[in-house]
Amino acid sequence: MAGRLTRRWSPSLLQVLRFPVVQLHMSRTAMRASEKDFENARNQLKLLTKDPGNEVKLKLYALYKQATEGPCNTPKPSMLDFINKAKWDAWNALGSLPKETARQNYVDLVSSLSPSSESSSQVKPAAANEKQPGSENIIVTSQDGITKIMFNRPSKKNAITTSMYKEIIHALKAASTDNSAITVFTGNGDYYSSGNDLTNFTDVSPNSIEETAKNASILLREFVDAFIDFPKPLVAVINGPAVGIVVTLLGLFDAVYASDKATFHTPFSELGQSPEGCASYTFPKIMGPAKAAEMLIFGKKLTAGEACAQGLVTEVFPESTFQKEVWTRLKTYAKLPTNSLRISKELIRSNEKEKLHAVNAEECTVLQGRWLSEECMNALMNFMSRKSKL
Ligand SMILES: CCCCCCCCCCC/C=C/C(=O)SCCNC(=O)CCNC(=O)[C@H](O)C(C)(C)COP(=O)(O)OP(=O)(O)OC[C@H]1O[C@@H](n2cnc3c(N)ncnc32)[C@H](O)[C@@H]1OP(=O)(O)O
Repeated sequence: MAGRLTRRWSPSLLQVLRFPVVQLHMSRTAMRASEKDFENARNQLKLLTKDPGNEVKLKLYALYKQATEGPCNTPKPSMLDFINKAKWDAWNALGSLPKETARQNYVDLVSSLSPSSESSSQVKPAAANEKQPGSENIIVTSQDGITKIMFNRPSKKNAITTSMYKEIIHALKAASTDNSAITVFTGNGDYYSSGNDLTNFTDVSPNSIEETAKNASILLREFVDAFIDFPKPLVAVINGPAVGIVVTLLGLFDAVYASDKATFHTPFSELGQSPEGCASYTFPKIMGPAKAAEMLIFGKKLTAGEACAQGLVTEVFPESTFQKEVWTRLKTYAKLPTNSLRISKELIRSNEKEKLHAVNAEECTVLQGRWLSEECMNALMNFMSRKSKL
């Protein structure tokens, strides 16, 4: 690939090396619901002609309370006070979900209920004045209590483009309030994902290098935040090799099932970059500092068996039975009581959330500097001009 990239990019190679960041046009606020959106959603709700059912009504109640009052702060009603107990449980299950996320989820949920909207298992269309990102590179489906988010660029080893980052943020927000019990990431084709699409680093205007690095850092932070805050069990079905950011994120997943043909590789130093996805914190906790350093600093590639021995992977399956065994198991898990699943996840993860957000912010700031560094530029040049691959 390196040779091919060099040939294709050679006219702009110098520019790429001087400006190794992509232009981003999305502002951080674009993904956040405003007070006005929230108010509109409340009004839209009153116009609904069809009863959305108790489960959805409870979700709406909980999100509304979380968005307006923050985490549940009232005494638990008695067991016999069924209605108020159900409402309290729904609100309490949102744990420390930030107010603005609750507001966004409320708006998304109401929008999914309006007659003109798509089903909650689809990536929702963008607002009329917002360019809708192409959705074929991420396929979102919902079935058997499982929302599946699939990387779908097999011809490019499922490398993640800028628009895919945005689509995934959107898909996670929708999945957090849909009817599914668990959410699963997987890849189409022979790779899980080859990580950040290296062509994200091209087409940068010379005048906007610092601003684009800043915007990239903001997008990355928002992307990783969406994983930190995701309230339901998050599972990765690793169907093949995984590289870069899709590996680091695994520390934020609740279960990771891998085919025995999967590998795990974080070549950040080779690329003149540094870890993201909170791996600088989660990996040493998961596998100990020495093994984490070998992966994150020296770029050692792990087999699925090694990653399992280090605690990054939950279980490895033979490729021949991988899909059947994993999906059978996940369908069984998805039948467990939804609120209980959420609450248990909340108990396991909530103490860490504040720390994870701080780590994410720090990693993004450091990466922003890396993208502007001579080392990153040189590493990119070396990578693109050498014949060998990772
Ligand atoms: C500043 C940008 C802002 C964006 C928004 C925020 C971004 C945040 C970024 C956070 C930091 C992330 C870090 C990472 O993820 S680091 C990891 C990056 N990934 C790589 O370095 C992998 C590069 N790819 C390879 O080494 C090989 O392709 C690979 C070993 C994966 C497979 O080799 P193989 O021989 O089996 O296949 P090919 O090389 O022929 O690949 C087939 C085609 O796929 C294209 N391809 C594959 N991976 C990538 C990639 N990561 N980016 C772009 N394109 C990729 C490859 O070019 C081939 O395409 P063609 O058939 O058209 O030549």
